[in-house]
Amino acid sequence: MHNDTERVLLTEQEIAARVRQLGEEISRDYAGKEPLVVGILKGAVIFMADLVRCLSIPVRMDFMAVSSYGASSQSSGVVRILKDLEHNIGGMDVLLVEDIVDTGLTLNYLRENLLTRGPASLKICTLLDKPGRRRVNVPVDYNGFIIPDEFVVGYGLDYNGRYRHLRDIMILKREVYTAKEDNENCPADDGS
Ligand SMILES: O=P(O)(O)OC[C@H]1O[C@H](OP(=O)(O)OP(=O)(O)O)[C@H](O)[C@@H]1O
Ligand SMILES: Oc1ncnc2cn[nH]c12
Ligand SMILES: [Mg+2]
Repeated sequence: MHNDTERVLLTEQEIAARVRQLGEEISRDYAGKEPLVVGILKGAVIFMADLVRCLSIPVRMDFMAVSSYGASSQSSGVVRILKDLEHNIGGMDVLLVEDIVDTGLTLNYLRENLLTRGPASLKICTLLDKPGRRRVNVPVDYNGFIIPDEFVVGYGLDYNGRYRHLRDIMILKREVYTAKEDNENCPADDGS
């Protein structure tokens, strides 16, 4: 087990079983349609790759990049679009795919931004949901797992760009992110 992680929260087998269930549910709801599945880079990439291959309907795919965590374990509260969609989503059925909803700031910003573009429908699918940390409520239509207030990595989720490759979703040791962030937050030693 990675020595920066405390324990496994969800094994790859548990994740795969749930992703199949979500795929069946989404396929039923979108029967006869060809939605645009929008993955939110980078964290949702692995989940989206598995989810779309569990669907029994045709889909188009696009990606957006936004960032609010950067190298921290805390949302900055400021969401920035780093890469926008290539599709004009006017009149399209859009399914936003995320890896995790935590404070809700990212998805709330994205949902409001995309609704201004006139989609025929807009639904949200997230693999993980941390309700305990919500700062703004966002309607989630497909929810993989409700998880406790712990910082998790793996299956696309990162801390400071690391651990996305892990096959399980694991809880990161607090000392990994408190040590890094304390060092960064300590006042610069200007020798005065
Ligand atoms: O509900 P929130 O508090 O907004 O947190 C959720 C968002 O934060 C993470 O992305 P991040 O900004 O770290 O970028 P990444 O996907 O590239 O890791 C995660 O992938 C979600 O997109
Ligand atoms: O637990 C978590 N792991 C990785 N990224 C994020 C963002 N919000 N919450 C997270
Ligand atoms: Mg993300």
